[in-house]
Amino acid sequence: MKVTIFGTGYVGLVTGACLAEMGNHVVCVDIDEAKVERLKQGVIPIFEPGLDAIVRRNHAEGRLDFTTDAATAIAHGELIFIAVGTPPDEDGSADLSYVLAVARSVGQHLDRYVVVVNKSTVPVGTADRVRETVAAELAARKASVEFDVVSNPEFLKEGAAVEDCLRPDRIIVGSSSPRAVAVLRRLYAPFNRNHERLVVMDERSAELTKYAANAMLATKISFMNEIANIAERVGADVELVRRGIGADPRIGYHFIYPGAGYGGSCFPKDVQALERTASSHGYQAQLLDAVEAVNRRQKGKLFELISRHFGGELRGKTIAVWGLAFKPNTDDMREAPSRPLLEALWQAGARVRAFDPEAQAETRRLYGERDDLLLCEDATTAAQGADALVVVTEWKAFRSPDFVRLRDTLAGAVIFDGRNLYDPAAVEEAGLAYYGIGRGRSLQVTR
Ligand SMILES: NC(=O)c1ccc[n+]([C@@H]2O[C@H](COP(=O)([O-])OP(=O)(O)OC[C@H]3O[C@@H](n4cnc5c(N)ncnc54)[C@H](O)[C@@H]3O)[C@@H](O)[C@H]2O)c1
Ligand SMILES: O=c1ccn([C@@H]2O[C@H](COP(=O)(O)OP(=O)(O)O[C@H]3O[C@H](CO)[C@@H](O)[C@H](O)[C@H]3O)[C@@H](O)[C@H]2O)c(=O)[nH]1
Repeated sequence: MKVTIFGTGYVGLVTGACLAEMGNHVVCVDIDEAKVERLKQGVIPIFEPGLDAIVRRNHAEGRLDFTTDAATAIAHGELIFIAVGTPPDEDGSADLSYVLAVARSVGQHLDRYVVVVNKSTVPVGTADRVRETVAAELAARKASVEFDVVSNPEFLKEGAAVEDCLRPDRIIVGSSSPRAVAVLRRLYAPFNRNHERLVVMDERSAELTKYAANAMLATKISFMNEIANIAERVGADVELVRRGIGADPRIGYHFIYPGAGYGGSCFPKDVQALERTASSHGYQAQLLDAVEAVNRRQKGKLFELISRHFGGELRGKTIAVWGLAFKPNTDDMREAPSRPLLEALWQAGARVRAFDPEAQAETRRLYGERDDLLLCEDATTAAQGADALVVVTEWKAFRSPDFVRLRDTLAGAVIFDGRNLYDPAAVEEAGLAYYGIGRGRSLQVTR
């Protein structure tokens, strides 16, 4: 089929490449000229496992093209996807200006039936606003063209985006138009061969499904961080508790890892946007408020542990930081827990030696050159001569260090394990003090 996609970010580019991989002819359009130029030359703007190969192959084989020309792109597709950003507004609600700009563009150029498919994460009622915006532009040029607007939220995770896109758990299709649903069914048939993955519903329910999924996952994480903070105080180990509750299939093992707080471009903004939607309808979403508050506090947790260990005096100390990206397998640092940590360390007068396998260029872009930040070529170099080591992101390469060697590499003998990767006994056997998240011992050591 012929597909047009507005936006070449995580969602647009991955969706475009995966749809091209299935034999569709895809044109991706973006307003960022430099990005489009680089994509045409096969330079992928983000680190996402497996993406390079499918973008390059499909581009070379003529099934995936890039442009900044909205009119040409709209002339191409039977389906027009909207996959542009919906960043938080000042008050936390979703900023729809990019989505509505695309809707206006569609209305200005449309000349035949198309299905406009919204993949961006948008508040309930946005499909109606997109429909009205396209219709208003058509009316302004006295054009009579039929079209449908479908809500088709995206659930991919960064770091596993291609895999998630090629093998979705479910495909939510929010539409009251049988004609549009039939078009989506045809497009998604190759992803839907062995199991029925399409869940068809009305537009509003589809829009809310996306927020509900993210809010549920964020709730699980904040819940576990809350339990971790209780475990720490009562001398229990949250890692044992996690395994103990995860074994119950009604709870499950997924998304119950305590840590340094959830980050990324989605959970923080989507929990907030859902709260705003609720309050604008006269409902105070108390649970969501708490999920956010617990997360905000958790993002200060590592600094709190470090500061307490050093008796509140960090001036002149050097802290090694392993992991800067908000999660492994990405170079994305949006809302990453590493950021409030770095900033608090600097504020307290500490210097940072950091290593991340992919996010160092992004760190440099965000913070520039500064005396109190040294980006190192590998994990061992980052640890060299530091007063403490903090693990913030659970990259595989950080999972099994040689603790004895690490003790000799570090100047100070202490590890702050923000992802509970290590066995505290193994760390302590090597002569290093260990602090984790909710591992009882954290408090015992500091007493
Ligand atoms: N990142 C994720 O993991 C993820 C997953 C699921 C859903 N989402 C949602 O999908 C949407 C897109 O997220 P993203 O992370 O891909 O965003 P992104 O910021 O990575 O990319 C958005 C792209 O849209 C482009 N753009 C803006 N206005 C445009 C216009 N008028 N025409 C063409 N291009 C335009 C920007 O230049 C940018 O390249 C958001 O609503 C987000 O919440 C994101
Ligand atoms: O048990 C867990 C699981 C995750 N996290 C943290 O939660 C954040 C988000 O992680 P993850 O969900 O894996 O990454 P995202 O790429 O942000 O994906 C989420 O946000 C996307 C955008 O809406 C959705 O499409 C995905 O389904 C949803 O998982 C990261 O900081 C993780 O470190 C934890 O602290 N504990």
